Amino acid sequence: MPSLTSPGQSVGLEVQHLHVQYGDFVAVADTSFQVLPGESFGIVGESGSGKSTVLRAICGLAPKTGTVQLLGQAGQSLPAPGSKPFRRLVQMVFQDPYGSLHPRHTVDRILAEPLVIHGLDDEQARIERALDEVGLGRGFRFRYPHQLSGGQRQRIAVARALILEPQILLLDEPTSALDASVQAEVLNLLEDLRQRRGLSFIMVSHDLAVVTHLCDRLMVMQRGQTVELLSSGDLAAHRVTDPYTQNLMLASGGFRRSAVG
Ligand SMILES: Nc1ncnc2c1ncn2[C@@H]1O[C@H](COP(=O)(O)OP(=O)(O)OP(=O)(O)O)[C@@H](O)[C@H]1O
Repeated sequence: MPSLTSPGQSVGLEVQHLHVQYGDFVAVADTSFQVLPGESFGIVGESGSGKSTVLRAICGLAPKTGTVQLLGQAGQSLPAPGSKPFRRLVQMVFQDPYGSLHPRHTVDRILAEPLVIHGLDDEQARIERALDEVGLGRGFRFRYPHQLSGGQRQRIAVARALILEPQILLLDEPTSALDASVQAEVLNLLEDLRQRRGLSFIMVSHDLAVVTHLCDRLMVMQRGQTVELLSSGDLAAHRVTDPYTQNLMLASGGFRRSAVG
């Protein structure tokens, strides 16, 4: 199967003047940011601030105006947003692994489905490789979601995204439904995969410790607006200027980077 991009060629993303509106309600207002190839970018903010809507708009699941564009190396040809190759290159992992996996489908069928949609061959080898990559192994192939723990289910959700060989993962609160110890395991797996595959991440979380652990930079959102763009180093050193971000830090229990380390 041909790869969409050459190995080692990470892909980033640029969002410009993104605006999402439902009736009179503005969920995301004039939001712009760049995620460099191979970078891990976080979006934080209180509940309802528009974080998930940004991810949904990027992958075409929310009505938007503004532009979304992939960023690559000079001369690299990249698919247009909304096209089928774009939908393969940019994969989303949702918060609730139980809700996002079909309860009556085996892991094998869950992982085969995206391969069929995108017309990829070599199904068995790809499924086994994806299971190995998320640390589960082939023994999990014919199990059902209810036979898995929360952490194992989230690993299947990650495998389902990875099986299409994406370059960008959109992670919507990927560990918030998990116990603290399992949360750390899944975050470490994600970070390991990012480094090995040269992936770019956009991760939404209300947990500043989690975002700072995994992300290089982050955007703080409030009521659909961007409050500030920061590096994780700024956040860890409490170099934040906006009172809203300072309050988020307090709400995160004083914010301990070690909480997920
Ligand atoms: N399809 C929709 N129709 C109407 N309003 C919507 C729709 N989707 C989202 N919203 C509203 O947009 C706002 C932002 O929602 P969003 O899910 O992006 O917030 P969030 O920051 O991700 O919150 P949470 O952390 O609780 O998931 C919310 O007020 C939500 O009710």
